[in-house]
Amino acid sequence: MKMYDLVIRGGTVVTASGTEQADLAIVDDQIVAIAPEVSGSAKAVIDAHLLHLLPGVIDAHVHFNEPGRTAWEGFVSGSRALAAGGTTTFFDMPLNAHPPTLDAASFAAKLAAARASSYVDFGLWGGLVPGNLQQLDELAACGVVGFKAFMSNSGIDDFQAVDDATLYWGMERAANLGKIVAVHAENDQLTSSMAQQAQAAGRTEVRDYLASRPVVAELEAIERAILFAQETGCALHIVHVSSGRGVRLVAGARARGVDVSCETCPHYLVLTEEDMEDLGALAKCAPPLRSQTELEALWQHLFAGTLPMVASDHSPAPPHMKTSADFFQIWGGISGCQSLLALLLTEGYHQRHLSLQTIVSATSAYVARRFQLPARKGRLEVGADADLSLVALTEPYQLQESDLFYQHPYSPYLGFELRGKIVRTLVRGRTVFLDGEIVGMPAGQFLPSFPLTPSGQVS
Ligand SMILES: NC(=O)N[C@H]1NC(=O)NC1=O
Ligand SMILES: [Zn+2]
Ligand SMILES: [Zn+2]
Repeated sequence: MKMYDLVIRGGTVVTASGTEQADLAIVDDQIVAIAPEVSGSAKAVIDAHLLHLLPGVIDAHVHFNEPGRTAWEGFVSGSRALAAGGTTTFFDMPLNAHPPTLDAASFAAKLAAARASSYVDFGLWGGLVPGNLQQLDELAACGVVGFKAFMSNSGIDDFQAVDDATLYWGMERAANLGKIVAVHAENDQLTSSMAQQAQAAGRTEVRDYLASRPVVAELEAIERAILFAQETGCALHIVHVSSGRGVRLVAGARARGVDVSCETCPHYLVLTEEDMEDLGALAKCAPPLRSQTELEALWQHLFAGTLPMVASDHSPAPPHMKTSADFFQIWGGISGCQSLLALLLTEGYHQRHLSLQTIVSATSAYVARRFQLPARKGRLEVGADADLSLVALTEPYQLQESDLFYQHPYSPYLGFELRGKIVRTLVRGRTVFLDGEIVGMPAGQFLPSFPLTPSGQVS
């Protein structure tokens, strides 16, 4: 008779291809059976009859600030928040920690901190900035996901925006290394000049900030990055696209054969510029929140499959940086990684009838493929890692400050009526979150990324 470590009985198993009611059996780290009825004995059983089993979210875009700025957020608080939100793997960005991840030494410091403290598995982005082209090879050898560059001011002095030559040369090198380049795409000239002009005239309200970062700044930077990627043969990922037209540029280039993808974030799907006016600092981000029209366009692209990925861009800061009479001075970044899946279930599945398959693809299956994670990640299948969340899909609740695991428990979504409660999260078969509490000790593993193909091309 088979002996399992854990059998999760009777849940609705959701994969990128469909849903079925099934038992799911786990031995060690792995899923070893998914079937209508799994027989055999189990050391532990979970009754999941009223629950959905979703693949753990892979959040490709968070800023956890450790080492160096752990008071903003660290791997303990950040990964706890992820676990509570149904996320089992994250990729940490190379900036907002100090030192930023720009060479092998800073990579080693970040890796040590994450290994010591993360409750969930993780990959690490390296940075591309003026002056570190010579370090891209050593970062690739460390196993970074890829190289992240800012085309506009990052808001942090130790991570400079790329000039065009650095971006172009960086992409040439990345293409050789089989690495993807991710860009924050906003035209720096436009956004900086508009911000300076507004501030010089004493126009420092939310509306003035919004006006200083128009959609055209995003569109121009996306076009330029795509052109460079096409020319260099580099794989390109545009982070946090905020506009329908931005997604259309990416989808059009992909249709022409350019190896380019993009993500949006929950805040661009559920909040508008009016919300930024109402919520103030909590909702400040860059690119900024947009109109209802853009928000609707993003949803349409999600439905159509032309917007393949959603990531949180969780970018926290301490309270004193979220307070100023001058809105331009306030830290730009939204704390949202804990709410990513719940918002997609609430606003996507329940409100708009977006399929669970699309949600699962955008938050795990596609992410794993695009960033070439090992085949055991991003799938609820036999042989895959048992990374999953158990969700009470219809259970309504109101998001409270006391629910948040962030270092600084603020969120633009407090008071939101959510549906789709994450009841339990497992990472490689171990429960890390259960009924509102974190369980166990940090045991997250690093997922090094080494390209399978020199081009890094993924379908
Ligand atoms: N530095 C940093 O995290 N910036 C992020 N915050 C934000 O709102 N957009 C970003 O790129
Ligand atoms: Zn950004
Ligand atoms: Zn970011």
